[in-house]
Formats: sequence, C-alpha cells, structure tokens
Amino acid sequence: MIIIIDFGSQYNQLIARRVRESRVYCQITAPTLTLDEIKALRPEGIILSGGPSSIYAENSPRTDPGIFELGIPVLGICYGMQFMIDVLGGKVRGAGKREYGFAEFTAGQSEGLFKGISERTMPCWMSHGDAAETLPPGFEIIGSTRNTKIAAVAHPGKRLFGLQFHPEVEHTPKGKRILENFLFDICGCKPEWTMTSFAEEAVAAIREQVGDKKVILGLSGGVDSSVTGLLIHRAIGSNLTCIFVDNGLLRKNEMEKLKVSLRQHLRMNIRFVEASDLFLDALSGVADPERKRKIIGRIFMDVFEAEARKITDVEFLAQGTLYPDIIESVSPFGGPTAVIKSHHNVGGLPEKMQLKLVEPLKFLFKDEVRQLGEALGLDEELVWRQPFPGPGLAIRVLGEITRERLDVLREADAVLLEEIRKSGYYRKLWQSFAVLLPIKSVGVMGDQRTYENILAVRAVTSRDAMTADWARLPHDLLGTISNRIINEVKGVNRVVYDISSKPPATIEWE
Ligand SMILES: Nc1ncnc2c1ncn2[C@@H]1O[C@H](COP(=O)(O)OP(=O)(O)OP(=O)(O)O)[C@@H](O)[C@H]1O
Ligand SMILES: O=c1[nH]c(=O)c2[nH+]cn([C@@H]3O[C@H](COP(=O)(O)O)[C@@H](O)[C@H]3O)c2[nH]1
Ligand SMILES: NC(=O)CC[C@H](N)C(=O)O
Ligand SMILES: [Mg+2]
Repeated sequence: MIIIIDFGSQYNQLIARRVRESRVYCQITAPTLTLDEIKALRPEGIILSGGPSSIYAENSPRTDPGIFELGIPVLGICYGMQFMIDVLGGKVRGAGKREYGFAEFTAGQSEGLFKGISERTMPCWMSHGDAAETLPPGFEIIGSTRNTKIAAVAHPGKRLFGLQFHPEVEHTPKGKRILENFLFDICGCKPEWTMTSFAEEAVAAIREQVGDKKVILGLSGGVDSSVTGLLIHRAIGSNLTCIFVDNGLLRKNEMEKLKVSLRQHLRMNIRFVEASDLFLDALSGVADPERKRKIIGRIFMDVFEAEARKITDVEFLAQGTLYPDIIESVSPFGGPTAVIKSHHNVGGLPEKMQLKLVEPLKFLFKDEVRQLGEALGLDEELVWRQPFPGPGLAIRVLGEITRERLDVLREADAVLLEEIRKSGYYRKLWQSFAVLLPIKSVGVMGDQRTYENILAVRAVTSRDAMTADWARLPHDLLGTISNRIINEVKGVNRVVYDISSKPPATIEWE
C-alpha cells in the first residue's frame, strides 16, 4: 500500500484515485501521523500532497522528517516537494514568476519517473507561487519549465523525488505514467488491488474491530449502506441488526417500497423505525441549512441509540460513510481543508456518542462502492440507485420546513423521477431531483391569477460528487417534466432548471 500525506491540497483525493486506478491500495493520512504509525502500515511508498501553505510561513503543516530516513521511496508533489526540500536543507522562496495552469515541462532524463515517455517535453499543470531555489545535498534537477528551473528533483540513492507540477490532474497527460513509474518501478508495488481483495480485507478488519459484540447499521436503501451491510453481515452474521429510519423526509412511498426490496435483496435482520414526528418537530421553524443538518444528525443518533438499547451488547454503529462525505464535512485528517457542509453522518454527529463507529467504506468513492457492490452480488437496482442524502427532503425544501411543503415537493419529485426513468436517463445521471424554493411567483391558470411556489429541477452528471456538471437534458424532456408538475402538483405554478456546475455551486441547494 501507499500512504498519501495530506497537506491540504484540493487534489489529494485525485492522487488517491489515480493510485487506485493503477490497482494499488492507498490511504490518505494526516501529517500528524507518527513514524511508528507509518511503519505499522508498512507502506511501499509515501506521497506528500500539495497544499495551500507556503513552507516558510508560520504554522505551515509538517510531518516527521524521519520519513526520509525509512528507506521507503517518497514522492513530494508541489507543497510536498517544497517541504522535502526545505527540511532536508534546501531553500524555498516566493517565486518572482508564479505559474497557474498549463506549463511546458522538459524532463532531463528518460528513466526513473519519466521512463517510457518518448517525448522529453510535455504539457503539465502547475499551481504554485513558491519555488525551490537551492537543493539539499544529494539532490539533482531532473526537469524544468520556462519559469521554474527546479520543477522536478530526485535523490536517486535515497529514492526521494519531487514534482512541482501536479501529475494527478487530467491536464497533465503523462501524469498517470509518471505516477505508475513511481508505484511500480520505484516502490515495487504490483497492480493487484481489486474490489474482491478489498472486501476480504474489510471483512477481516471488521471482525477484528468488533469481536463478539453487536453492531447496528443505519440502513437507508442507498448503495453505500447496503454495501456496508453486506460486508458486516459477512463478517459477523446475525450479530448485525440494520435500522431503517423513516425521518419524515423521505420520497413518496419510499419506506413501503424499501420494506419489500431490502428484505428481498439483503437477507439480514432489518428493523423499520417510524420517527417522523421526532424529526419534523425538532425542525419546525428552522431555516438555516447547517442547523437543519446538525439537528437531523443528532436525532438520527438518538434514534440509533434508543434502538441499540433494545438489543443486548451493542457497542457499534455502522454507517455507509464515503470519502467525499468526510472531505466536505470536516477537515479530514486534521488537515487544513475548508468545511463546505456538514453531512449528517459526519459533521452532523453529536460530539459525545456512546456507540463506536464502524465505517468500512470511508476511504472509497461512490464508483468504487458500486464496483464493490457488484463484486458482492448486490442487486443491480440497488447498485445503481441515485444517491439520496440522509437529511432527505429537509435540504430540498429551502427555508422553513412544513409537512405541507414536504408533500408538495414529494409529489413533484415523484413526477420528475418517473419521467427521468421513462426517458432512460436515470442511470446516466448522478442525481436528478426537485427543490422547492421559498419564494412565490405569479401565474395564470384557467383564467385565474395564481400566486404559488416555484420548483427547481436539478439534474447533474458526476463521477464522485466532488465536482459535477448540470445535465444537458433534452428540451422536450424538460418540457414534459415542467408541464406535468405544474398540471399535477397543486401549489406549483412555475418550474425552472438549475444550470450551475459544482464548483462553484454544490449539488444540493442547502
Ligand atoms: N433513513 C435512514 N435510516 C437509517 N440510516 C440512514 C438513513 N439515511 C441515511 N442513513 C445513514 O447515513 C449514511 C450516509 O447516507 P448517504 O445517503 O451518504 O449513503 P447511502 O444512503 O447509504 O447511499 P447513497 O449515497 O447512495 O444515498 C448511510 O450510509 C446510512 O448509514
Ligand atoms: O448522506 C448524506 N448526508 C448529507 O448530509 C448530505 N449532504 C449532501 N449529500 C450528498 O452528497 C453529494 C454532494 O452534495 P453537495 O454537492 O450538495 O455537497 C450529493 O450526492 C448529495 O446528495 C449528503 N448525503
Ligand atoms: N499547490 C501547492 O501545493 C502550492 C504550494 C505553495 N503554496 C505554492 O504556492 O507554491
Ligand atoms: Mg442516501
């Protein structure tokens, strides 16, 4: 495996993806990880990520420089390279010429990191304002751009490497080859990591963590918690109880449908708990998105804990948390990444919890979870369900939530999904849903003036929810959706289509 040390780059999850696409397992960790912890993970290589800080600034993130003496190959990217150069005795300064975006990189050699790349000069993608000025002893320059003489460095004896550009982004076309040279040639990794091997390791790890204690799992009917259920069930069988919570924020007929399909496809203990009033009462009068999320996170936990008390020996709560949930909710590993929104299952968790967490998917992305689901034989319908957020319709009825407004949204959402399914777009879209806006507009229906709600339709394509684009749905399909919603859903007289990408917008509106 490979360890990626997180210095706060926007791209470190991309580094992880690239490594795993090359079928090598990796984990992202905090710079605060100790040398002993690193050794215990027995990595074949270490990658130091980029980051927003300048190495010469006060409180810039650092990791134990002892990593350079372990005999394990290290690749520093951008800030990671600057850190390596700085602690080993070179000098990094604010560069006169900053580089953002495209640059032309010329490699000084055709072996090592650049093995198998026929051209010496290649496009690369840069994002830095600092640059190395002098190198530590034993290091040599192995590539430059016009503005940056020290754009790639190596200490061949110690197998330490640094790149000022970002090999992990798609705009560095040879980046994948460079990373694979590091993984396979320099670190000696083998491309052997598969979802089946991940499943075996995860099952063993769950057994070790849980022992003979019992686990409850928040089961939502989404692919993440279903796959989590399959893994845990493999590990501990009937010591697992799944809890589905009707929080009053579900789509139309969701619980009835799931009662049938979950019991049919997941042959395990499942309890369905009705808790609508608890959630809706606590949310009454609350308009702020972050407050809604925190309230929902807390009540989920109350419900889970109450259910846990009904079973003896429950010590663990399992959730289908994925890596992107963590990245956006909290500074993941003590790293300096900004909080965007508190996903109910991460940042929304209360500080004091009696149950300990089991989250076997927390380093995976959704497409990896789907592959894993397929490998575990999960039903196709469940594997390909569009994600639905735990806070549900609460973050799609903008502003204050009432039961009436939830009903309006439910009806509209049902029409929308029906049309999306009929059109064959359901699986092509990451998500498609309706949002009820907190403003009204004037219309005319049957010669009468109306003053009613506006409903927004959101449909996006995405690979992992970290970035997304609005879907170019056919105008006729949008027309049908709008027409049906306005005709069939009482209380809506206008439908608009959301054409914002993420970033700068997010997928959900709250
Ligand atoms: N209604 C619910 N009842 C019980 N647990 C839930 C419910 N909604 C969400 N959860 C818990 O919160 C976790 C995160 O929700 P999230 O929506 O990200 O995942 P998911 O529902 O499993 O999959 P998907 O992202 O495809 O919807 C779930 O994996 C599950 O453990
Ligand atoms: O389980 C969840 N709990 C939450 O609190 C939550 N908030 C957003 N989402 C889902 O995460 C993905 C990214 O959403 P955003 O672009 O809105 O941040 C999208 O797929 C969202 O539907 C959530 N899922
Ligand atoms: N992307 C990065 O890692 C940037 C590193 C450093 N902040 C610079 O500007 O050079
Ligand atoms: Mg969900």
